[in-house]
Amino acid sequence: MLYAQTTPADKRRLFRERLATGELLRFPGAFNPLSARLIEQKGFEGVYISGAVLSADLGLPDIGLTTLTEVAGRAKQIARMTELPAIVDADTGFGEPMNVARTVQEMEDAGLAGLHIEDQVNPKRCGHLDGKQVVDEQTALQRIRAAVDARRDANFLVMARTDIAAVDGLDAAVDRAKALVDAGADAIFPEAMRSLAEFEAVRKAVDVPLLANMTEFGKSDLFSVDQLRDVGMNLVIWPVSLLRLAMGAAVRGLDELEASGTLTGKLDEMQHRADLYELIDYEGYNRFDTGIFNFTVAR
Ligand SMILES: C[C@](O)(C(=O)O)[C@H](CC(=O)O)C(=O)O
Ligand SMILES: [Mg+2]
Repeated sequence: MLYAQTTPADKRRLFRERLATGELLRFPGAFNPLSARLIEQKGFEGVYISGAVLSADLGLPDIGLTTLTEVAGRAKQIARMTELPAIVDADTGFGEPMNVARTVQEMEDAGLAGLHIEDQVNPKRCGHLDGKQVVDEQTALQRIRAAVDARRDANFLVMARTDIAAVDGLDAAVDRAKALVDAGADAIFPEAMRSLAEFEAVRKAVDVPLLANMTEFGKSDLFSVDQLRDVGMNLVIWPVSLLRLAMGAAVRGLDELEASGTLTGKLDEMQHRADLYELIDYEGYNRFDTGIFNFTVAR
């Protein structure tokens, strides 16, 4: 009933313990609090909260228009619905290093297990689009130092994302990854890697956990969990995939409704009312008040 039983501090501790094993942890992106529950129910290890999804959800492009308050608020709503650790995309940190520091504390308070801060120039853009710009190394490191110094829970994961590969090449990405680790980053997100060999090159350069971004229609081929495990990745995200799947289904459903005037033919593709109620633990509320779940749902 209501929110997760695991406290944010415990989620962070358990997440750190799991990461320390070196295994590959799978974090599909939740597009709302309910889908975070689904990710947990299906047996994944964590939940990713995507900036691209949060902005798209508001009907906005992913160019740094969302505010810290909006992102932290939505991330909190998502994180509290699952026992799993949730990592949030904090874009460029919402400002200067002092703002990055505040972002970290807000995300801790919102119950997140960690965040990533990227080295793009603001206004940022999707890491898989052309025309990105990155900040100089000094600025990138300042952001990470500010983030690390600001956290109050040592288990809160500060991940540094670097977008430099698409701008200055793989060697620059390897150099920057090393510098970001020296500045205190707990993990590295090398963005827009084009091949497994590129992931491997970053793997050889640093010892901290590495994240692979399997976003569709981008610059990376869509590698499988097994392939990413083989090259030593520790986290994998499918940041926008559930939103893309849901929106794809919505498009097809609306087309059918518009054409035929009924959705009878789409019932098999819908989440059944009974499954929805199970996911939100409708019955659990009955333990509080026996009048709440006193009906049956026909399958
Ligand atoms: C991971 C990412 O930062 C996100 O916001 O989810 C995006 C995903 C996308 O736009 O496909 C990214 O920049 O890769
Ligand atoms: Mg993003």
